[in-house]
Amino acid sequence: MSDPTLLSIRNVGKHFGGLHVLQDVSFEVPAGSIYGLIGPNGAGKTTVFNLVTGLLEPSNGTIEFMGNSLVGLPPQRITHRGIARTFQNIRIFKEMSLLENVMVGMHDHLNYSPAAIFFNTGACRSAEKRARERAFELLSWVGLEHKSDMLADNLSYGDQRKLEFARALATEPKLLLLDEPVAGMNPSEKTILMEEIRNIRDRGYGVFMIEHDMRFVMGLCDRIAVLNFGRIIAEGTPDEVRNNPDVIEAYLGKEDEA
Ligand SMILES: Nc1ncnc2c1ncn2[C@@H]1O[C@H](COP(=O)(O)OP(=O)(O)OP(=O)(O)O)[C@@H](O)[C@H]1O
Repeated sequence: MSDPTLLSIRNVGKHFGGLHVLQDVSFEVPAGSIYGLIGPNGAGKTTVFNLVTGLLEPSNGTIEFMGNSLVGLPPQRITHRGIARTFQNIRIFKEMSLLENVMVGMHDHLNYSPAAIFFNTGACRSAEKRARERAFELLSWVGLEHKSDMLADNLSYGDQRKLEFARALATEPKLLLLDEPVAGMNPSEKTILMEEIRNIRDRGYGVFMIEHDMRFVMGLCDRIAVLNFGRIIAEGTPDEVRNNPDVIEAYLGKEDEA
């Protein structure tokens, strides 16, 4: 039996004035899978992420998460529904420890009152303890638990990206959106991250990523959609996409020449 759909994008269009950035885009991200969105620069990938996370609204079409429409919801409500994202440009608090960075990602989910915080009640202390333990666990999922007390500013670029994943996971999402997760990583960091993302999927999360590194995408994703000039030109398993003549011409052909 195939997995149920987590995210469903149907006939989505987006235009900015007369510029049609996306046209008739449809695809589905199944639960428990790693899904890739690829395409040449300017194809519209980031716009898709911005539509899913509520930074933009589609001009037409539907976007549903677990059967409910996301269109018109502000980003914070979409996070609460269970979608978290990382950004192409890393956004972490460099003057905070790794543990604190992850705990900041949780704060919406810690529901103790300002009075409880002020009086430092037992309930507040045990919530804080649980949060620390969870933050430590999430850091261990990306291999950073041994650096939990280090300042984020002292991390390598690759580790800063991983810290962003842990912080995104701190919102307890069902779907994790990764924007170019291996940008700036060296080959061995990429290999390790591939395994860590597989483990995250195997823990029951859906993963939806934009990535330019073909070897990484083809080796990791269960399915891939290919955007070109705002339209989906192919969708399928890595093998199906790799052998699709339109993809070879529009994207991989250029990559090979390069
Ligand atoms: N707010 C906006 N107003 C006008 N045009 C926009 C806006 N946002 C994006 N675009 C245009 O939409 C097109 C798609 O951009 P987008 O960033 O989604 O592509 P991308 O596939 O993510 O590219 P890259 O791989 O380079 O990050 C581009 O031509 C871009 O200039």
